[in-house]
Amino acid sequence: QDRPKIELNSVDRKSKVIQLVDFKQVYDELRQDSSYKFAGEFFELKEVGKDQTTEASLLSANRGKNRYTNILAYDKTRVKLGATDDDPGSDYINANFIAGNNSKREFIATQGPLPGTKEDFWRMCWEQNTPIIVALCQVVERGRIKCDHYWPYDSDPEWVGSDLQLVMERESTLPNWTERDFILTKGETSRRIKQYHFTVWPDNGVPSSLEPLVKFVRQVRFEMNRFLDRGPTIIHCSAGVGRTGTFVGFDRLLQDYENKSYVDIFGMVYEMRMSRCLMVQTEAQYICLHELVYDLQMGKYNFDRD
Ligand SMILES: CCc1ccc(NS(=O)(=O)O)cc1
Repeated sequence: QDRPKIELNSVDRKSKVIQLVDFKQVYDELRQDSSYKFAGEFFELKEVGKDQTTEASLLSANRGKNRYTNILAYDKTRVKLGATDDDPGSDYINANFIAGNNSKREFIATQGPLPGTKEDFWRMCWEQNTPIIVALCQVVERGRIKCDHYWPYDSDPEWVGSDLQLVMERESTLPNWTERDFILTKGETSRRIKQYHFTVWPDNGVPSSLEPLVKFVRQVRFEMNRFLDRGPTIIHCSAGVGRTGTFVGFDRLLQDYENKSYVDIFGMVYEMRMSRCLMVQTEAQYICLHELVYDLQMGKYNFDRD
């Protein structure tokens, strides 16, 4: 009688495992009646993580460092910059560590840098030994500035802080994304950083076709797997939650599809939202994660062609 009583009928509120053999049926059920069940499931995620503190984000010294007043960084998972003694809030950047399939800090999700946080962004790149930056928004979208142009326009070296020099060595524009190679130098040490900039993803939405995004995510994963000895991959969009969370979801699901017999999309988004607010911001993005697995099940993508 002293053993813990197992709640046989307890419902695990944090996951909804779907066996891949059942996925088409489950997906069709969720989509019925104008995706009524998708809406209900997405609503269950609404408050997840929101009881956590964001005190650093709210410090008066840091308020100007947040692009959006309602997108703040949870204290528990925030990335801390090396503080400078005399500046309160000098360790702050609106960025959180996000788990991937391979480590608890595989990614850093952050907002699109502001003019006033561009140097903090590159300091974070250096301090975290980041090899890859994934940019998922354009500098201007529908006439609104969504992200600072935080990288050089040409190959002239730029100072991005008192002791960091940045050079763009290469820029290659493809139909759906641009690749840029940077060299970031501090003193006598230089590091290569590659930026993958996806340029066809509308804010608050999903790309018109998933195939370019699938190819993009696979290309980034291929490159990430070359730098397992380096630090987290930095991902940003404008707020660093909607498109950024969906990208992480794509990366994890493409691996899960190859390595597991099930997926747990609800549980994956739940876990992300415990680390950063609003990760996978819209219902359309949540449905898009399911559409990816459905398309994979239906054999829509022939990766051998890549
Ligand atoms: C209102 C704050 C906000 C702005 C933009 C986004 N979309 S994004 O996270 O995909 O950039 C999400 C939230």
